[in-house]
Amino acid sequence: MTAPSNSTFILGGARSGKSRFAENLVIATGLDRHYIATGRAWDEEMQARIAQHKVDRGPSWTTHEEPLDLVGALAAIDGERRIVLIDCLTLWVTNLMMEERDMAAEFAALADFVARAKARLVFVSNEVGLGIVPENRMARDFRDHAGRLHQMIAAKAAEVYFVAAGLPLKMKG
Ligand SMILES: Nc1nc2c(ncn2[C@@H]2O[C@H](COP(=O)(O)OP(=O)(O)OP(=O)(O)O)[C@@H](O)[C@H]2O)c(=O)[nH]1
Repeated sequence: MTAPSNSTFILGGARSGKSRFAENLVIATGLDRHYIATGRAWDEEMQARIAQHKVDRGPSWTTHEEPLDLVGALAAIDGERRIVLIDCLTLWVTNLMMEERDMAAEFAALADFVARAKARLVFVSNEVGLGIVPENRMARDFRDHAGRLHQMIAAKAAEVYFVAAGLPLKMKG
């Protein structure tokens, strides 16, 4: 296993409070803050939700929207005194699957970037592996991809948290 980078990984369920926890952690560092959103607004409710997220974050954040080329987006803003919140990995996995990308190659490129990033990175993701085995093949593949990526990012991270019911549990670091 490679040495931990200066990245943080925050995992949790839907509406667990993981994004708020991640944002507060970023703000507390006092570093120049960037937000990479991997989510796409696929309906009006999601558009309104995203607009509200932007208002809640406020003007002190620089927002980047990148559903596929996460490593490219990270490389474009990498630098000392910066912190980047990536929200979230499972949406990135979904987008890659929809485009039939080579998942192993995409994950390896991200792991490679994490190991050499100058900026501090804070990854947020949904833990989707705690339920029963899904009946459909695509959902099973999604669960497997997400689980593999999570293990990879957790192995590289200096700190890992699991958030449930608004409460963070530190698992590493
Ligand atoms: N495109 C885009 N998406 C955003 C932006 N801000 C937030 N999002 C997306 O909104 C998602 C989080 O929204 P929610 O569904 O409200 O939160 P949640 O992750 O279920 O809930 P928590 O666990 O409480 O954080 C993130 O995964 C982002 O991808 C933005 O500025 N642009």
